[in-house]
Amino acid sequence: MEPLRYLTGFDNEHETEALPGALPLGRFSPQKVAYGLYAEQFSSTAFTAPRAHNRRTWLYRIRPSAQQGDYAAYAGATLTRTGPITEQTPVPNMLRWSPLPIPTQAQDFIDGLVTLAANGDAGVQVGIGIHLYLINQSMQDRFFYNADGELLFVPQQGKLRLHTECGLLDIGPGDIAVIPRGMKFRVVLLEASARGYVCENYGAAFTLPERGPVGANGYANDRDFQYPVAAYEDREGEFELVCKYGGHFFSADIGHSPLDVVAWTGNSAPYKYELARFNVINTVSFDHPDPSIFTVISSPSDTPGVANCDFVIFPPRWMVADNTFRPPWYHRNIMSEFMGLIHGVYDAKEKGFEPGGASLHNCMSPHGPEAEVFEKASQADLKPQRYDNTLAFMFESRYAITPTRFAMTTEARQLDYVKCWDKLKKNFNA
Ligand SMILES: O=C(O)Cc1cc(O)ccc1O
Ligand SMILES: [Fe+2]
Repeated sequence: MEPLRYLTGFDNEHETEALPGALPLGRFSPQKVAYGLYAEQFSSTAFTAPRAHNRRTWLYRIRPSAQQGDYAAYAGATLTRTGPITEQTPVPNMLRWSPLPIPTQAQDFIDGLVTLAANGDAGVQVGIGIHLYLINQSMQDRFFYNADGELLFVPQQGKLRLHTECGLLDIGPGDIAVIPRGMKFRVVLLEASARGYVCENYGAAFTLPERGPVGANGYANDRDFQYPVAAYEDREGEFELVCKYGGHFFSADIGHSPLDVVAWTGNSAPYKYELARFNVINTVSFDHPDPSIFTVISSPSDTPGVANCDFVIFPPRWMVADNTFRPPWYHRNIMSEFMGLIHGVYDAKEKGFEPGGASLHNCMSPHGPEAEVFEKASQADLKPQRYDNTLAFMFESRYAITPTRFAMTTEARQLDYVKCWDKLKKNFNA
């Protein structure tokens, strides 16, 4: 399969047309659009949001989005939840889950989204939902959009093609992709099945964090974010459009593919990023810096420096710190930390935290390396060491994260997780 072509540059004012001359020049809404297309503005921020934060895209499409049936309640997606989670009390316990298997019963992305936790309230555009997708079917004649937030995909197993209104993105383990709130898409499997994590961001759209004194380069570089070129479907039939709105799923009949955008211009569009391109910056002297140095993208809250959600990775890197306990320190954090593992082994947990698994350390819940890792790291010869075969990530949020009832009751939950710290010895020798 030919690799797809992409436009590059985070948050750029991109423009792309699948037919020559489809994109109006010099204005957005001419009296007649080329090829008999309809112009439609897709606004991802308030009209009056400051220029630096404003996101919108003009779509030139075969039919306007308004041409669809009425919504009725949708009966699938039985394990998807939306913040606030009320079916379960908040849980201060340290929690961990083994990987969930991909079921044998047929399920596509809409029905295969299992919510592990959420915080905030989608209705007031605060917080996140944390899901796993476990899928073995492509979406062919049905389409989805999420009015409750943008969707950050973190694939763990299996390649996917995201066919969106703006075009195609191919992603697999080691990549991430973000689809804006409200954008219609279908998820096509490029392998028999796929599993991954999704962070549903109810808050301000993910953006690149500041670099501060690091300067003009480093971390996630703007140029490495890839956007689709326009690619439209001109298909008619008895199709279904499903949406999640206010935490509920709805379905509407639609007589054509809504992925019928022939040209678009703007800065609100889906994008992908290869995590291997992250320029890792870390200490070359001593001590273990805060993991904020590994932030790829961040959804800010109204308080500067305090994120609605940071997406942080723990990628392959050199470790050179002198006279330092190199793994993460023991800590308690006002921010709540959900972690997943894409592949390999995470330095703080060599056992029990598996690819496809997850952990949750909520606001002020203590955690850190398991006993064996502490022993080893306290004795290690501190020569430069390459951390290979590792790719963990964290969704870190200022709001405490409530697990779903499913997350608390699934067999995949490791009820003995806290025992990983039992064998820490009393070494006090005053
Ligand atoms: O808890 C974790 O494993 C994530 C984490 C990693 C790190 O290097 C420092 C702090 C932190 O919360
Ligand atoms: Fe932590």
